[in-house]
Amino acid sequence: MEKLMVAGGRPLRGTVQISGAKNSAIALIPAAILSESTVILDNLPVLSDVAIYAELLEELGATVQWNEDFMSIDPSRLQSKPMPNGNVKKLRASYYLMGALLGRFGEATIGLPGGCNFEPRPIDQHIKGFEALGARVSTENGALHIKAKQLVGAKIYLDVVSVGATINIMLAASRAKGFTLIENAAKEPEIIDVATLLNAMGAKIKGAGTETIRIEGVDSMHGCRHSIIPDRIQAGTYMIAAAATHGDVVVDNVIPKHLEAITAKLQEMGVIIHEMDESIRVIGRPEYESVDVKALVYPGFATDLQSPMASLLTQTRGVSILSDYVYSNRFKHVPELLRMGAKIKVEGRSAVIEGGKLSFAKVKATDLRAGAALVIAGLTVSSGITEITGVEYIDRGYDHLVLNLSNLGAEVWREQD
Ligand SMILES: CC(=O)N[C@H]1[C@@H](OP(=O)(O)OP(=O)(O)OC[C@H]2O[C@@H](n3ccc(=O)[nH]c3=O)[C@H](O)[C@@H]2O)O[C@H](CO)[C@@H](O)[C@@H]1O
Ligand SMILES: C=C(OP(=O)(O)O)C(=O)O
Repeated sequence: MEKLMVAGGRPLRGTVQISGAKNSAIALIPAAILSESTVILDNLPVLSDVAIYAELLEELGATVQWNEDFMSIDPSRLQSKPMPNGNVKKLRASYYLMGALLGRFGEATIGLPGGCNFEPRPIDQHIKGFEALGARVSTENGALHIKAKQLVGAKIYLDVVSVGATINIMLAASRAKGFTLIENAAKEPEIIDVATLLNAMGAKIKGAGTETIRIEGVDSMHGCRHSIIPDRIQAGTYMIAAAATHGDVVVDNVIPKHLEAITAKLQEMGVIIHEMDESIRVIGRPEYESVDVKALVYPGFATDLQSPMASLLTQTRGVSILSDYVYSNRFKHVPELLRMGAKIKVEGRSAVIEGGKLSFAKVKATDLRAGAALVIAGLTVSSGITEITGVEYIDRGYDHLVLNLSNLGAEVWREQD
């Protein structure tokens, strides 16, 4: 078993380059199979989710080449084979194969997704969307079988604002006959990124990034080259880590607009922030004010930064309330932070966090962002070594984490148990 070892107490200093966004990459890779010719994706993050997605496409018959610079996907020989188990269970975003295969072949059999299961994560809105487009959806041995003689555009109102359902419906509707309207759509930047790729492949999508998306279905799509947007969650995590260690870090290759919610909250705490065109400098202070944070859909404070933020809020002078309005039970990091001496009480969808010093401990990451929270907590502890297991979760979403933190002056390394 691999462990991440963190000897904290050093302020992070220097510049960190942010890679492409995980949540874009793992939607863009399946989106590529709507084309009949090669799609090239630049600025891909080096993550286990990306590697697993490449394998998934190969299992379906695509030719995939990936190096640190780009991924080339030739889906011309790809087929819609049933994929009830195996790699589909290893990541959440395997659900995008449903929309992509349905759009290209009118049929998909895909096992229910895996990924970080910090609470039940239903996909009823994805299914509602496929059915509205004319597909029949049934469950066969733990996999969804989705089939349509002809996908036909429809008006779809999402009951819940869902990133995954919005993208999955865009994928299928791009190849449907006629016009689709998605109302109450999610507005995350990753949705704009997917629509940009699909349009470059020949789709006709308007309104991505707003709550109303209009899609005119097309008969065929073609290859193109596309560069993935920077990862706002990795960027936000380094911003939080810089503040938590009272450091001075330039977070480079970002879109500052995507980071407005975290930037504003750090400023409210007393952190000094300088925004530049494609980078943000975060300068820590010796003491921080407590603040209340509400995780919401974009452009609100990202739920994926809620756990890392919990670690920073243990470093304030007062009591903060951190609430999650996207996932009401996303608090698996709390028991582990308690092992490190944090004073946190979970009440309903909120964590009440009292500032105080943390101490080193052996802790376990049970999901990706809980893992990031524990790394940040470990970085604040000035004596002893924090040992974090569950590294495989962290590898789902943080590109070159140990190298990046080491370059910023942290003492962090991996060890085999
Ligand atoms: C691969 C990917 O992009 N993952 C992100 C995506 O997950 P994902 O797309 O799975 O999350 P959603 O936006 O769909 O979920 C938002 C909320 O809607 C609920 N819901 C969702 C779909 C559905 O059919 N029914 C339903 O009730 C969920 O339980 C949750 O409470 O957005 C989340 C919210 O920003 C992020 O935490 C994840 O990092
Ligand atoms: C929850 C996350 O990812 P996924 O939806 O892929 O599990 C995340 O990135 O924090």
